[in-house]
Amino acid sequence: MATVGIVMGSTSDWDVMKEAAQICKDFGISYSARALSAHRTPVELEQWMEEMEASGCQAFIAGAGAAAHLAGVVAAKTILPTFGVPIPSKYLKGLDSLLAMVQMPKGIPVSTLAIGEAGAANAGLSVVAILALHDADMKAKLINFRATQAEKVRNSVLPELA
Ligand SMILES: Nc1c(C(=O)O)ncn1[C@@H]1O[C@H](COP(=O)(O)O)[C@@H](O)[C@H]1O
Repeated sequence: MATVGIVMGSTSDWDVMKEAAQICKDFGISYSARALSAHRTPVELEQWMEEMEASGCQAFIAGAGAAAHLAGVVAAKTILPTFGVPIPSKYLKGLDSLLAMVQMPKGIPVSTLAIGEAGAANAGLSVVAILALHDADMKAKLINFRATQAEKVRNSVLPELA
């Protein structure tokens, strides 16, 4: 059983999407990560989603590049919260991915994050925030994460001018 389903259109997306997996790992949230495509493997995508839902998955994170329909298709097949991560693409640098993902028709939301690694990490943190609503331990971990992050900024020092 995995709490979060992380899916990406290709193994080439893993370098970005591993940031979402890392957040899950850091917060002790079980996840299952797969490369499956709405375009190239539509049947397997559906099967995997059914297995995930049957085993208690609570949210999906979908990353895809270019004609990034994957997240929209995932959102269409589930009522679980679905987060989209636009992957930087070769020619249009991920603007294509972002627009394909964010411009969903009313009624089937993909909560779309920023292009690239920050978006993937923030997708993970969005799932953490949802789980923290009903899990005091998770809430404490998230508060601690924010405090540690703030402390790093407070202690950061800018370089002197030459
Ligand atoms: N956008 C999609 C989908 C989909 O939306 O179903 N499937 C693969 N892809 C994307 O194609 C890009 C290039 O893939 P390859 O590197 O495998 O050629 C990847 O960023 C992937 O997410």
